[in-house]
Amino acid sequence: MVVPPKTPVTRASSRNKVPATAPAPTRSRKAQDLSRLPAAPHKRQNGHNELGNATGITAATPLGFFPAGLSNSDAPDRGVGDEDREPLKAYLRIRSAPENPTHTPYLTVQSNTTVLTSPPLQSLRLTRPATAYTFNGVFPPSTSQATFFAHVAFPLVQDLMAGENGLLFAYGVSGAGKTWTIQGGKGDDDRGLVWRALRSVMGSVKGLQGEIPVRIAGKTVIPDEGARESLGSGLDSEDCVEGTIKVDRNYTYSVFVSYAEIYNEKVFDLLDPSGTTPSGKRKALALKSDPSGGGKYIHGLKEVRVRTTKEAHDAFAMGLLARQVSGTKVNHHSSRSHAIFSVRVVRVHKGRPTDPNSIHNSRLSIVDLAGSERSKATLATGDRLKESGSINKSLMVLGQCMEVLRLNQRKLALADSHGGGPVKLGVVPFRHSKMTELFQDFFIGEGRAVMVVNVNPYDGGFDEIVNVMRFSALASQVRTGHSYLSGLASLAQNNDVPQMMPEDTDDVTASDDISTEEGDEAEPEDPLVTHLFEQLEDMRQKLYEAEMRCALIESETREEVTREMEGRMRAMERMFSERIMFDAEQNEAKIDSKIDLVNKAMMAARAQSSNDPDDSMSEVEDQLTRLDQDSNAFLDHELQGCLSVHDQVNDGDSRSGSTASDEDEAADDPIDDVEKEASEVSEEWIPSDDGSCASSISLPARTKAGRRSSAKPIARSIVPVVSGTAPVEDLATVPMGKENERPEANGGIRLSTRKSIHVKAEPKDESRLDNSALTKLPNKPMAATKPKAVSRSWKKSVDHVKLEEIDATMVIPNKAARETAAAAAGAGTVYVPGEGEVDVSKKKKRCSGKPR
Ligand SMILES: Nc1ncnc2c1ncn2[C@@H]1O[C@H](COP(=O)(O)OP(=O)(O)OP(=O)(O)O)[C@@H](O)[C@H]1O
Repeated sequence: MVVPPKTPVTRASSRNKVPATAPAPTRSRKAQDLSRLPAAPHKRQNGHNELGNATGITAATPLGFFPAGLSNSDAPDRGVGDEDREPLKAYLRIRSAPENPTHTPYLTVQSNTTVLTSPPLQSLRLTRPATAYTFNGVFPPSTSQATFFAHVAFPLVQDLMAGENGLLFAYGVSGAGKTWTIQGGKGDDDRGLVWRALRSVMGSVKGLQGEIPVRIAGKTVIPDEGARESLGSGLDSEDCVEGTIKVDRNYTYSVFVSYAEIYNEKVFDLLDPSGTTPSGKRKALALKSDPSGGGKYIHGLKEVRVRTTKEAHDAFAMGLLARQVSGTKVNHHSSRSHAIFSVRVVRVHKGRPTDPNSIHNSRLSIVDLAGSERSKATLATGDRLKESGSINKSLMVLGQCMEVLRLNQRKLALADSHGGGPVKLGVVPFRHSKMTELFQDFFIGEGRAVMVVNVNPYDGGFDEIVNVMRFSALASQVRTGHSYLSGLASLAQNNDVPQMMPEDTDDVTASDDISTEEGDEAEPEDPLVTHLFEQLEDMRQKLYEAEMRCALIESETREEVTREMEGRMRAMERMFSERIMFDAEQNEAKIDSKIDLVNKAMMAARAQSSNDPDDSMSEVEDQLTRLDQDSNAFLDHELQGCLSVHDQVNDGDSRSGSTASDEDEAADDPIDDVEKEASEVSEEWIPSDDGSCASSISLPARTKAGRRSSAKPIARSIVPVVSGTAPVEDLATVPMGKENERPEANGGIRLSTRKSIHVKAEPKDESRLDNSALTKLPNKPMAATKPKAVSRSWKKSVDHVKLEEIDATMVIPNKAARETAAAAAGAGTVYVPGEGEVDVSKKKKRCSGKPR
C-alpha cells in the first residue's frame, strides 16, 4: 500500500510551560501552560471516524479513581480552540476465545464501532443494565494482525514519515492481549504492530538513507558497528514493501530506534545490556527536563541507528530479551513493566544538507503498558505484588491526568464560549508517575495519540473490563494535537530533536555515520536540589502507594460487603418464598379439614334428625365441636393468627346470630379473609331432601382466598347456645366453595353460591321458628372479641368441670355436659369445659347480663 506523505504544518502550540505540579493559579489565558490549552474542534484525518464516547457511564473507573458522571454530554465543546487538536483515538481489540472458555462472554459486538457489555450473573453490578461503548473502531477476535496494523498503526507511521510525532499505547487488564498486539507471535502473520511499523518505515526509506550532519542532543546514541552485529541473528530476511509509504525523495533519511522500560517506577534501557551498576544491578536512567521548556526525555537512553528491517527487528528482539516478564496466575508471560519502543526518523534535504530548516525529525513511540491487575486474581505476592502495585499506581495516575486534562479543556472551552477571561485550571499530576511524566508532551498536544484497548471477554473480571471501558471513554475525550517538525531552526528550543553542530565540527562525521555525544551540558545539576527532588519523588511515591493500598482495600471491602448483602438478600428471598409455600399448604390443609368437618356435620345432622330429634342436636354438637377442636388445634399450632372462634347469640326476640367474632378474627387469620370479604351474609331456609327444614347456607360466589390459591372454603366452629326459654339452635358460619355446591356432598343440604354462609341445624320446635331467626346475623365490632385472647383461652387447660351460676343463662356445649348441668345445677349455670374441650367461657360473658 502506498500512501502519499502529508504536507507538514507548523506546530500550533507554544512551549512556554510551567511545571505540571505547580499550583494552579487563576491566570489569564496567555500565561497558561500547554496542559491547560483549550480543547480544539475535531479534525477528521485519514478517514478516521469522529469519536463517540461511551454512553451511560455513571460510576468510577479503574480502581475507583475516576470520577462519576462521565458521559457524552461531558465532552468538551468541540467548536472551540486549535484546529489541529482532536480527541485521542481509541480502538477496541477483543481477544479470541480460549480453547475451553469458562465464562460466557459478556461483550457483544454491535457494529464496527460499538460493543455492548452485559454483566454476568455473578457480577456485583446486578442492577446495572447492559451498557454500550463506542470506539473509533472495534476489532473482533477474528481480526488479523495485518488488518489491525493497517487500520490503527499505519496512519501513525504515515505521520511519522511526514514529520509528525505519534504515540500508540495499549491499555487493558493483564492477559487481555496487549503484548500480542504490540509484539505479536513468531509466525510472519502473527507479527505485531512494532514489527510491521518497522517494516513499513524501513521499506519506505529504502534507497534513501543517508548521513546526517547532526548529533542528537540529550541522548546517548548508537552503538558501533560491532555492537550492532551483536544484536542477534536476523529474524526477518529482507525489507518488505508491504505498507511502504511514498516519501519525499528530495530528502535522505536516517532511522533510529530505542527501547526503554519503566519497571517499578524506574526507567531502564533495554538496548544497553552493559548498563549495569558495579553491584551488577541494572542502571536506572533519569528523566530530565528540556531546559528550553520542552517535555521530558530519558537521559542516557541509547538510540540505535538501523539501516535495514532486519537490523530494526534485531534491535527490537534484543530489547524483548531484557524486558521484565513473569508468570502470574492470569498470564504465564505477564509484562511487569511498561515498554516503550520508539522509532525516530531524521530527514535532511539533499540539496541543503547544512540548512537547519531542511532537517526534520519525528518520533513514533509504541507503548505496551503493563496490565492492570487485581492481586487477588493474579495471586501476586512479594516482588510480583510490588510490581503490581507500581503498575496499578502508574495506570491510576494516567487516569488522573486524563481526567484533569479533560476538565481543563472543558473549562477553557466553556470560558471561550463565554468570551474568555481567567479560568482556574487543575494541576495535571504528570509527575506522579514516570510514564505520564515521559509522555506528557503527547497528552498536552505535541503529537497524535492513539489508544488500543484490549479486552478479554472470557476473563472472569467483568468489573475490570468495565473499568477499562470507562478509562477509554475518559481518555478519548482528551484532545491531542499534531506536532509537525518543520525544521531544526524552528525547533531550536526542543532538546528532543537533532541539533546542528558547528560547521567545522569533526564530530558530525566522526563516526562512520552516527555521532555519540552526551548533550546534558546545558543542564547543570545542583546535588542538593537533585537530592531534594529525589526525596520529594520518593515521598510522593510512598504517598500514592499508600493511597492506592487504601483504595484497593476500600474497593475490596465494598466488594465483600456487596457480596454479603446479596447473599443475605437471596437467603431472605428464599426464606420468604418457602414461608409463602408453607402458608399456602397449611391454608389448603386447613380448608380441606374444614370442609370435611362441615360435610361430616351435615351428614350427622341429617342422620340424627331422622332418628331422635331431641338428641340429634346434641350429637351434632358433639361431633362438630370435636372436629372443630381437632382442626383448630392443628391449625393453631402452625399459624397463630388462624384460630377462628365464632360467636353466636341467640336472642329470643330477635333470634339473631352474630358472625362478628368470625369477622374479628379475620384480622389475624388469613383464611378469614374469606369471611371478611363476605360483607353480606344472607340466610335462607332451604328444604332438605327429606323435607325437613334444613340448614340455610349461602356460599361465597368466589372468595378472595379461593382466588389466591386453590384453597377451599372452610367450616367455622359451631357453638350451640341455649337460652332460658329459647329453643336450641345450632349455627355455623361456613364459607364454602364449589365443592359444596353439590347437595349430595353436603348431606342433602343444598348450597347456594352466595357469599359467606350460616349453617343452622334443624330447630327442635318448628313452631318456634320465626323469620327473625333466618335473618342475617348482625356483625359485632372488633372490640367484642379479641382473637389472641380467645386463642389463649382456647388452649388453656382446664382440669375440672365447674358450673357457675350466672344470670339465668346456661351455655352448654355438648350433650354430656348438658346432662350434667341439668342434673347438678339447673338453669342459670355455666359449664366450664374440661381439658381438650371447647372453651365457651367467653360466651358465658356475653350471655351474662343478657337474660334471654
Ligand atoms: N488476538 C489474539 N490471538 C491469539 N492469541 C492471543 C490474542 N490475544 C492474546 N493472545 C494470547 O493470550 C495470552 C495473553 O496475552 P498477552 O500476553 O498479550 O496479554 P497482556 O495483555 O499483554 O498481559 P500482561 O499485561 O499480563 O502482559 C498470550 O498467550 C497471547 O498469545
